[in-house]
Amino acid sequence: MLNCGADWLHMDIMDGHFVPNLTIGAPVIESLRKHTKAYLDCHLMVTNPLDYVDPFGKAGASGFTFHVEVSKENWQELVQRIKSKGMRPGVALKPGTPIEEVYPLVESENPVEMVLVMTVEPGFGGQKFMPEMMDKVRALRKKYPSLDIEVDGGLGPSTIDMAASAGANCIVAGSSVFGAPKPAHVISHLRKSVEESQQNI
Ligand SMILES: O=C(CO)[C@H](O)[C@H](O)COP(=O)(O)O
Repeated sequence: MLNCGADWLHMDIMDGHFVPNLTIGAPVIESLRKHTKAYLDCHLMVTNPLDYVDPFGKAGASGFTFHVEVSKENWQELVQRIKSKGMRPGVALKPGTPIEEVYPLVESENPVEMVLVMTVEPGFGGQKFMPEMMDKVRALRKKYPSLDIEVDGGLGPSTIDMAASAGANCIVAGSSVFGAPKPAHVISHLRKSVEESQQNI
């Protein structure tokens, strides 16, 4: 996908507990890192993200995004540990979680550097985009003009304009890209929509 124009590789880490699905862990990141210098954007859909910080740092992850729902007690320690391992901290929230829950993490003296707004229930690819999540993106963009705002779930040519015009600037796309006969065309469409919207915001 990097050859098709993608900027990052998004890695979905699922523990079979926080979400009802199990995917990859640090060993896969470590193997991948041997073959690429690409930004590995790791989304930790796990119940105990703190346990994963050291292994992911050692494996060569670039970004480490944890879920706010499981980090209410220890997000400050998490952010500090993620940064100390040379990774970029992000926070994600599920569709049912109010956007206000991430504000303290963005406004902290030691802040997260990206907010990932889930636009499907985490756990599986190929689900339908939830347009009602765009209120969260709009609220974030209004409050934090230069924050990286990522959206994940059901993004593709038919939904990108909603996300881009709301203010999302990091787009995760699975099915729409991997299932396309010409992935490069889809990536270019997504990028163009974000770039055009940024000029209008
Ligand atoms: O995190 C995810 C699910 O938890 C996936 O990254 C996301 O759903 C992207 O897949 P698709 O573009 O097919 O919706």
